[in-house]
Amino acid sequence: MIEVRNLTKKYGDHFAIQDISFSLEKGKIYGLLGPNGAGKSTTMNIMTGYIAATSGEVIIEGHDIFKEAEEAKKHIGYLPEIPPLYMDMTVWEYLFTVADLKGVPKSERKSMIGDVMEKVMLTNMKDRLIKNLSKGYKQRVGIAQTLIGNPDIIILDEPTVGLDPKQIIEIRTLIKRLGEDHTVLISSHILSEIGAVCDHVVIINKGHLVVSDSTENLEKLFKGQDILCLSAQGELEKIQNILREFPALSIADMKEAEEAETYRFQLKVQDQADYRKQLFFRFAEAGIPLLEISRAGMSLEDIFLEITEEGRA
Ligand SMILES: Nc1ncnc2c1ncn2[C@@H]1O[C@H](COP(=O)(O)OP(=O)(O)OP(=O)(O)O)[C@@H](O)[C@H]1O
Repeated sequence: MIEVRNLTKKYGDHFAIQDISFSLEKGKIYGLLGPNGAGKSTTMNIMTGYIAATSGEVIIEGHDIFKEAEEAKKHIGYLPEIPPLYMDMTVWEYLFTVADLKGVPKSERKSMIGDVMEKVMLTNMKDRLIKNLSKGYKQRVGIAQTLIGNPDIIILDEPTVGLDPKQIIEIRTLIKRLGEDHTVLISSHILSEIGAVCDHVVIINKGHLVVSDSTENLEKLFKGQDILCLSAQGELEKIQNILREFPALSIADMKEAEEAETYRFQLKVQDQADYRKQLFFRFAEAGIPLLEISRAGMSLEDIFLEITEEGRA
């Protein structure tokens, strides 16, 4: 349905994105995830024909977004990072203008706008000036304009940014509902957002694609990687030597605690075994008190940090 092939965008000598490929299938909700500056907006702006790529292709329902822009654009509704709203219009006037610009036949405009407002729960705001709406409602108007013309694919760039927690939940619920009738692509730099809403995650970092997989697979893939938190009081070298005796444990992080000679470790457990007892007895034998030892599974948040910080998949 949408194929992104070897997309590259260069600004001067700087690659905003490099050789990105992924595809979107019908009827799923996709999350484009990456830290600030990763290249999410650039990717979306190219996919929707707002800016040209340096090289690569975007094929939407068989149409190249650059070579057959008009045909390709009919299939997509796009909400850029900064919503293109006319603040001095009412909700109704604005959606009417969008319908006009998108070439919706006059006879269909009224009912289409009515349906869209119903879908995003804006009907009771229809005569309100956009500038007088709350941020959450403004965002709904932004989403409403993507739905005019009933495109198959809805692309939303950071749709919950700047909203309060209640508005975030409302917009997420709305996105889920849109996923029933449309293929949806949303971008975010917050993993929990994507985990809560999306079936599939595409992660980019520093302009490169790192992972494209189902949310479920990603969780499974990293499930084996348990984390063990351990605080020990003693000589650092001795503590590290003991930890080295356990080949399945690797040190992911180490911090010196405020208390003298106390070190807090985060250990990655490679084989899913529970090493707490063995560690307890081994440290006791060495006369090094353990002040804390606990297990924690890897959350999607940890996976994201690991992938984006270390560039590993
Ligand atoms: N018009 C431009 N001119 C020069 N560099 C640009 C331009 N637009 C984007 N970039 C650079 O390209 C890279 C990717 O930017 P992009 O806005 O796509 O990232 P992003 O993942 O959307 O980040 P954010 O969440 O902060 O919007 C960044 O290094 C950015 O500075």
